[in-house]
Amino acid sequence: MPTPDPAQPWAPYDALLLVSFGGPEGPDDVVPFLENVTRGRGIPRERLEQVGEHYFQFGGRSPINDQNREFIAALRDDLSAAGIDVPIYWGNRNWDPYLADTLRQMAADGITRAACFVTSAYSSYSSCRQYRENLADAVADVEGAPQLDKLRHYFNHPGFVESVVDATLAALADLPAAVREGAHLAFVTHSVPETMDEASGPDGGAYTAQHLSVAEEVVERVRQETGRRHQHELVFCSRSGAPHVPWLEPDVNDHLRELHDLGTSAVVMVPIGFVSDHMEVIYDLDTEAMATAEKLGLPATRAATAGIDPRFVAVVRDLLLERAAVERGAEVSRRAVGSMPALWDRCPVGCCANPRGERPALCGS
Ligand SMILES: CC1=C(CCC(=O)O)c2cc3nc(cc4[nH]c(cc5[nH]c(cc1n2)c(C)c5CCC(=O)O)c(CCC(=O)O)c4C)C(CCC(=O)O)=C3C
Ligand SMILES: [Fe+2]
Repeated sequence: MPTPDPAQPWAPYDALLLVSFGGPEGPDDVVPFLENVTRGRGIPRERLEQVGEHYFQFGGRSPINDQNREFIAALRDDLSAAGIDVPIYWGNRNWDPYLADTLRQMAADGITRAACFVTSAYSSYSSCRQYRENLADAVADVEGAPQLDKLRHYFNHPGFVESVVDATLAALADLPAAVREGAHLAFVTHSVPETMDEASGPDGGAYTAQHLSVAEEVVERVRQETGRRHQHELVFCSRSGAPHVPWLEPDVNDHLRELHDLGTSAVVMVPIGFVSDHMEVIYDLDTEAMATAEKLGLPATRAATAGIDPRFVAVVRDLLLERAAVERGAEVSRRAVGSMPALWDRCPVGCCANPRGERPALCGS
């Protein structure tokens, strides 16, 4: 493996590492995968059986690993079209290819320093620090592991927001004209315990605040395009954990029932909490929430996730070159849209505290 050429715009990096959640690839994988996900979480057995059922409804295979393979292929095309010659590696939290195995391969290939792109856009323990802990565990396990830098949060990067705006416009266009004007936008994300939101970011409440800033920006851009400012709300899916523990609400299904009772003409669900159409989207939204809307007689469509939208794929290139310049001590202008500035490169001390106590985490200040 050639040593990184300091003159290259991506120096000091000699690789990119895509970090993701992982998912089962067949029926035999489902239970071991769920055991990985919930290790030490005290998730009730019946919840695991329920979630396992969701996977078996789709043949025991989550789409998430295939979506990451597609994303890597699109990213490879994007980087080579830009003349950026860095290998792309992929490691998961909960399934093969596991992070430690991938780091072992990177070390064997002589990789010295990699930029990490996590397929999770927002700040919270589950969506950020837990990945940083996974990276720390993997580095601790691997002799000669490369130095890893996590690329900044990209929920307010124009490449992500613009793909969400166009997906929302397309989903609105899919509604019958008669109900489109009054359609309500339901911005959906993964519910987390209220305490996890309160502990998110350096000052708390970052998880909901970041989602709200994306939702507001999308609503405004849709208004600029259509002349309509649609009613909207941030709602949640995939709540888990013990029933007595308060998690962020309203659940998307409860919200659909409320919209129906208010006489809302239609709803567009915009899954801003996820970057690809994985199980939380194809089951919780496309199956469960759509069935609720159907039962209510409420016209509903679902906006696509960013997936391999070229503008979203280009976010990785933009953040790689931005961070490389920062690490070389160069001045950078960081692209961000909406009410929040571009976020930090290194997570501040205490950010997104682990509810189960402090553990080693990489890529912090
Ligand atoms: C914030 C967040 C994201 C978004 C950010 C990110 O992308 O990381 C996310 C993504 C995902 N969550 C996923 C699956 C699961 N999440 C679970 C459980 C949990 N998720 C949580 C939070 C999040 N989860 C939390 C607080 C729990 C409770 C247990 C705990 O405290 O950790 C469980 C256990 C069963 C259950 O209780 O639901 C499963 C199976 C999959 C894979 C889907 C596929 O296979 O296609 C993906 C992408
Ligand atoms: Fe989850």
